[in-house]
Amino acid sequence: MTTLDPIPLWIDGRPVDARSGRTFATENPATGKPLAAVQEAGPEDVDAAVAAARAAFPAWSRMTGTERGRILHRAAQILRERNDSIAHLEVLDTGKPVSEAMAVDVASGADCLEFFAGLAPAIAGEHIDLGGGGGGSAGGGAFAYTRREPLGVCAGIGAWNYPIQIACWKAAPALACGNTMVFKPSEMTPVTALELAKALAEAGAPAGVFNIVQGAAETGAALVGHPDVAKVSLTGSVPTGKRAMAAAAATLKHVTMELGGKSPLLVFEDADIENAVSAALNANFYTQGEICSNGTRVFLHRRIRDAFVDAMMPRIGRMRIGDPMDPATTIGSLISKPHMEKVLGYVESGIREGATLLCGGARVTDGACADGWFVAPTVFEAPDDTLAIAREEIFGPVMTLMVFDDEDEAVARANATPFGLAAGLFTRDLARAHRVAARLEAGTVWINDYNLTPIEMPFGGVKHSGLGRENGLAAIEHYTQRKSVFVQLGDVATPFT
Ligand SMILES: NC(=O)C1=CN([C@@H]2O[C@H](COP(=O)(O)OP(=O)(O)OC[C@H]3O[C@@H](n4cnc5c(N)ncnc54)[C@H](O)[C@@H]3O)[C@@H](O)[C@H]2O)C=CC1
Repeated sequence: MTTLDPIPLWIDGRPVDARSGRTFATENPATGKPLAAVQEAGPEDVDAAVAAARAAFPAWSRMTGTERGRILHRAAQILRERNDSIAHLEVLDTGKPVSEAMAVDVASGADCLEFFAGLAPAIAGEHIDLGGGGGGSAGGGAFAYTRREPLGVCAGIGAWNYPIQIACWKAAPALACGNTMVFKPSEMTPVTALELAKALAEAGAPAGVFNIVQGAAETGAALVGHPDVAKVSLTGSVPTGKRAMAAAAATLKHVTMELGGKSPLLVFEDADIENAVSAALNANFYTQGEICSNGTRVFLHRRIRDAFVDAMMPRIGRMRIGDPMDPATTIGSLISKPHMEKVLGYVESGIREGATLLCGGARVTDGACADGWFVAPTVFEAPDDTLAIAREEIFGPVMTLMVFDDEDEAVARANATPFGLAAGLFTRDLARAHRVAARLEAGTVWINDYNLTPIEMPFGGVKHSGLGRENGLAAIEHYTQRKSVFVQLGDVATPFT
């Protein structure tokens, strides 16, 4: 049994114990055993972290973008050098397969730091000519310019599925823009944010620029309600996002909300079936289905339904569910027992409401899975879109197939949801691909692929899946505010002679 050293808070450039005197335990979901004791931040700890971030803000925000970028770049390098050890910690904390964590989680975080490190020196305002001038010294004229200024202390609040990636996706743009941050990881996965804090400190980030408080909803709420926090960026479920946004309104904070989804994947009759199957598998079983943008509603054109299912089932049969630390494992453990029970509850409801179970549908307890929260990759075929498994976010390895007959019907059914995080479509018809992409109500649409989130591309939801965007140039909009400076070169015009 692996246990880790106690997890401290990180405030003002160093690890500290919580003033609250409280700790909580985090578990290794693959074994059901305790992994580490974690210091739990109370209101006084949140105050201390926000105060440290506030004290660090003036000097950090006055640095040039080039100077800030250099530090972020070094932090990215440090994360890459420690890829394997951080990936192992991530596997212990999340239960995801080590092959994924080694290839994606840390690298995506480092990519993000590099992207915003490069962008930092280019964050600039604009010059606006307001005419006039040219008439000698009395002719005057005016112009304006805008300054892109940081917001101040930003709060980052993370979900448990991609802990280090989420920490980086929030810290990198915030810090590049000259803000400072207090980050709260999910209470389910408190381990790896500390690795980002250490990397930033070693890279030269001054004390207080990036701080970590640990804890659950209460700690998150203390951050969201804090009068000295200017912005909240939260990744989590829709109900939590709504609560946090309502609380942030009391002090009129900026918000970015990256919330849940029930995204559609449309496979048209002219699709490349093998690639469509690959995408559907990625869109439902990567990270054992615990991905916000997953394409869990797979709409198949009636003519290719059989070919799709025939191509997919053997590939599901070859998936390896087991010890997440085994490089051959492709399906790891769900995050917790209650979450596994929730996923299995949806499986029961699917059967009860009349869906056909094509595979999976049960907990796995063989061999290395005995003490963890493993669920077999599950595929349902649903007779219509009214079933709970076709409407609600399950956040586990459960795919629901549905059949459609024409494009208008497919688009209407795809859009018939309060969520709008993502969507995908497979077709060889170029005109249809772009027509349908334009009609889908989603923050991201993948054509002939699924779930790729390169840092260069803005990511975020529409409708109840959130607001604001992470990544890409778009993120700069959400971590800066414009100041307009008007400059008069001539006399002041006034009726008050
Ligand atoms: N759109 C996106 O980018 C992503 C969205 N998600 C969504 O996250 C959810 C799964 O993650 P969970 O950690 O279970 O979500 P959650 O909503 O339970 O918690 C998210 C975070 O918010 C904190 N929190 C809870 N109540 C709070 C409050 N009142 N004020 C402030 N903070 C509070 C939690 O401690 C946690 O750190 C899914 O719905 C998933 O779709 C997950 C990953 C990416």
